[in-house]
Amino acid sequence: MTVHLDLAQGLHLPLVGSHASALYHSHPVLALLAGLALLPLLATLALAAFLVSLSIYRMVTVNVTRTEPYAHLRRPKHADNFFPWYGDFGLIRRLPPTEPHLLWCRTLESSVFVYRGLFYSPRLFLGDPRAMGYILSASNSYAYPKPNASRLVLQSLLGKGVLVAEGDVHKRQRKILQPAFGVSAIRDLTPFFFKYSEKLAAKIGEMVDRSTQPIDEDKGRGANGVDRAYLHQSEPSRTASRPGAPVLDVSFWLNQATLDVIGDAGFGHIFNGLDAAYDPTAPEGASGDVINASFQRLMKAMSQIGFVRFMQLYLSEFPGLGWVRNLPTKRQRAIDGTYAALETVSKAIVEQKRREIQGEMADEIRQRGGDAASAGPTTVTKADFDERDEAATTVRQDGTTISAGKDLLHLMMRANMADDVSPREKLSDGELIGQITTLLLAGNETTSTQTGWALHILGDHPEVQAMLRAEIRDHFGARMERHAIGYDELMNMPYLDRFAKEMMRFASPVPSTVRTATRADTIPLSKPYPTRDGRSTFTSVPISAGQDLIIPIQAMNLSTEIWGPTATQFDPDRWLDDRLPESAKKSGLPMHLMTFIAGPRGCIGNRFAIAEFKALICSLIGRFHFENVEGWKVEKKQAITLRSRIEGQEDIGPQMPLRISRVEA
Ligand code: HEM
Repeated sequence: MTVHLDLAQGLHLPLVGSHASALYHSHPVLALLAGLALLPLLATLALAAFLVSLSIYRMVTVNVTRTEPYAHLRRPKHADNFFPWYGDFGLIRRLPPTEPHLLWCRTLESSVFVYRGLFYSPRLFLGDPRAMGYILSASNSYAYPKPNASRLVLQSLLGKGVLVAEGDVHKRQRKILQPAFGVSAIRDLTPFFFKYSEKLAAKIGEMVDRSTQPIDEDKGRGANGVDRAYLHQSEPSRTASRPGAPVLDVSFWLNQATLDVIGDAGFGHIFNGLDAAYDPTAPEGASGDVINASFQRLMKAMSQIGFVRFMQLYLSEFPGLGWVRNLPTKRQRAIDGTYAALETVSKAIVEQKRREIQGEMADEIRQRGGDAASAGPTTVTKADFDERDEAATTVRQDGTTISAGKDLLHLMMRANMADDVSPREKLSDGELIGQITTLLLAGNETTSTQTGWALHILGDHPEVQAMLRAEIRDHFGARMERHAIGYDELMNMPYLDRFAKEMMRFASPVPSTVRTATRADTIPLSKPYPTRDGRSTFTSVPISAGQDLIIPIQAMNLSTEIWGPTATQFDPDRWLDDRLPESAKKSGLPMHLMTFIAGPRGCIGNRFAIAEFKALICSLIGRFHFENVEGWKVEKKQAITLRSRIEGQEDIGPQMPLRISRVEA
């Protein structure tokens, strides 16, 4: 071995050197090209050396000199067992999302600590309500934006919508969007939620019934009594199915339903996702819409962050390396092409809405006897639009009658086009298109994932399912004769409300998010936390500009400090007034939860999400029993949201297969 090394050092290098010099003298151009070809290799080696040195430097400042600003914070023991450049990612990758943080909270006996990210970078965990209230508050949230890299990646996929805007641009966009998400707008949207939750129930009902029907003799009945698979039903699910109780991937069907809702209620676009034929051998249904197909491709690209992409994102965070993020890789070219297709259709939707609203404005002016030639009023203000809504109703393309122009985009564009909005406040077409793609992402995957987890939890808790069903049937009729109820009634079903809140607490579809400090600051804490050596405590945490912070949504929702010793158990009755812990009441968080975070960057669609979730639960639980398949373990898997998969069926990918049967009338 030594000889080999000596050879390498003593012989090979000089040899290479002498060859190189000979090459330079005889063929200078060739030598230059060879040098250029070596550049990427040298650059990679230099970068690797830099990152390893950085990790070692960080290790020394935490453990030896203790000069790192977080050296006094508690930190998990595991950190030292991993290579410094891998930080605590080993445990984070092995355990389900949020589990490592909860484990560290328990073992460190503190909700404020620091663990290690890639290349030993400090990852601050502040599971403290006051710290979160401070960072997310109206006065501070713009000083703690999303990290640049994640913002720019989201922007390349979703355009310039409110989710990626920051500072004044965000304030301006949010102001235009806000009225579309107010209580009265969501009240008007409730019929849309029921339209699709009922359509979903009808679809599931057809599949359940078909599994009991006499089968096609030519095809023969399978051993389990079910002849053919359903769309998106895996082979293990088909095998586990029984007549009258098929095992169906509810996540697929819920996704179709929430996509239909956001298309229709969001921007008046009919996706027909639920019209997909459930028979996989049938010709493709109407769901192959351009927006839908492009959006699904973007989703896939977003959830597939491989090593190369990960390194691209990581490196692009360093000063001067932002361009690395946009290298024209095959993946990036595919994303750009898909986004362009989505943009073209979205542009057409915006144009169509603009014409509709211009028509409304011209109508309004005519009705008031004003036009360019007369001296009457020629402007339409936001208040004029509101007045028009009081009376007007519209019959839509699909036959439903609703208040005029109530989809979210219509409301946003009215707020944007009203004559009393200053041109500086208005959204550009690019920004309006960005809202369409943003709503598609934020309004679809989140609620469908939340509902999928809810049905799974109900499978584990048949007693909760029975109580919920009793309350639902009380409101919808013993045989579910009513197909919809109004917003106020939906919001005033006490057990459904407790169940919804407990679900949002217990399994949030967005388990965490990240912010970056843009200035040096001191973050206050609600109580003293123990230092690393246990000899003293601290009541605030210093932060330097550029430092990333985890917003630990799920970990705080399950914190024993806030929710007491039963925090990690599912119990809707914890929301009964006399049982709600004081620590939760005092947290100052909206609904006492982190689920939608808080402040100016909190989820704008929270009312929409809750009403849609409740409508889905009513239509489904009112009619069907949901059970988990015996022996199958559902695992949490972090994708864009917290998805599920079955242990041992990883190759099938994300799914939530549940056994579904009709409730006896
Ligand atoms: C259970 C369902 C939902 C959950 C748990 C949820 C959660 C969240 C969270 C945690 C954020 C903040 C993300 C961050 O800043 O890092 C957010 C932002 C947002 N959500 Fe939701 N969301 C849900 C449903 C919806 C729905 C149905 C819509 C629209 C119809 C929506 C629209 C938005 C938008 C536009 C933002 C960006 C707000 C801004 O930055 O100003 N969300 N959501």
